[in-house]
Amino acid sequence: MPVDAVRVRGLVKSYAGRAVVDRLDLTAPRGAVTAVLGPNGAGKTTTIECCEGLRRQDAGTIEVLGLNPLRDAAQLHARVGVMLQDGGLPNSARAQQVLALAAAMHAAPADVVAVSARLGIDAFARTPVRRLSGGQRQRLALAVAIIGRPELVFLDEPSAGLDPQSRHAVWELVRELRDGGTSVVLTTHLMDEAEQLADLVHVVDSGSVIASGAPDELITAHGGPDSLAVTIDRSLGDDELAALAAYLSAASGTLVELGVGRATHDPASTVLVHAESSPALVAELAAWCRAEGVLITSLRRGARSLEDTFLELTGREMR
Ligand SMILES: Nc1ncnc2c1ncn2[C@@H]1O[C@H](COP(=O)(O)OP(=O)(O)OP(=O)(O)O)[C@@H](O)[C@H]1O
Repeated sequence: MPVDAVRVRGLVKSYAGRAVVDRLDLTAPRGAVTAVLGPNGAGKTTTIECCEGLRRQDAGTIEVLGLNPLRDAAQLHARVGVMLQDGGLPNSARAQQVLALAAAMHAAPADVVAVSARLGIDAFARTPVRRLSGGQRQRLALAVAIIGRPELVFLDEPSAGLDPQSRHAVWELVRELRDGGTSVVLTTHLMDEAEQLADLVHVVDSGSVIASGAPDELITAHGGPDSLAVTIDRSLGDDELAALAAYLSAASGTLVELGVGRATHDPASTVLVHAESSPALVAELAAWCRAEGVLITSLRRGARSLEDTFLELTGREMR
């Protein structure tokens, strides 16, 4: 059995003489969640659709569960679940019918009632697909993708347009799929989704992979100096920040610089401590906060978020 669920080498796909995927290499390990990130038009959907056997590449090789997505399409159909970006669902059928039909196409489907309840499809079971809201359509498309209990599932922007409740339900489901041994490949523009879910991230830009790694590895590799991001229950004034920097410098015997974080909604209450993380540094930080009556609400090594890293890698220009 191949180690990787998906293995892409030297993939090229051109439209009107322009390579939108350009010698792309990508691997998705078995039993893991692999996220493909990239700006609009980077070539993510094209790549995923080549892996799904929906588009024919101009060059390069693709192995999906060790098989060729075009030549072995019939074999892969039973083993691979696909959630397309536009849903790809029949418009006039009712939601419940769509899911029942998808289940009937598999030899050993998951329990339709359980999946419906899980993704809240019961609430709109009798509504025709064309009348569903964007989020309802997304949830139905996800249900269709997983109803056959696939070994591998491709999810193209699975939580685009979902409300927070649905998004968290989807995340929980993806984790469960992975924990049950299913390989998941997803594309997303939500950096917190990739950070929360992915074991491996590939960043695609202009048709090729420009960085790969676990989210933490990417942040560390492209995230600047070692630092701690400390979220506290109130903002610190300039004098307090200066006092804290002096305290930590004296306690650690090196110059400790502080910054104010950008990673949260309330930047003023995130302090970045630029220094080598150590148990002693954390203890001194906690001691200062205790003396000043400041509550630490979260502490994270590596001040930067995946979004910062993504912008650093792909630039800030809109595509
Ligand atoms: N059938 C097609 N004919 C011509 N150009 C195409 C076709 N399909 C895709 N493209 C172009 O290929 C490029 C890559 O598109 P793709 O959908 O793969 O990007 P993406 O990374 O998934 O983007 P997004 O994040 O916006 O979904 C885009 O410039 C798009 O316009």
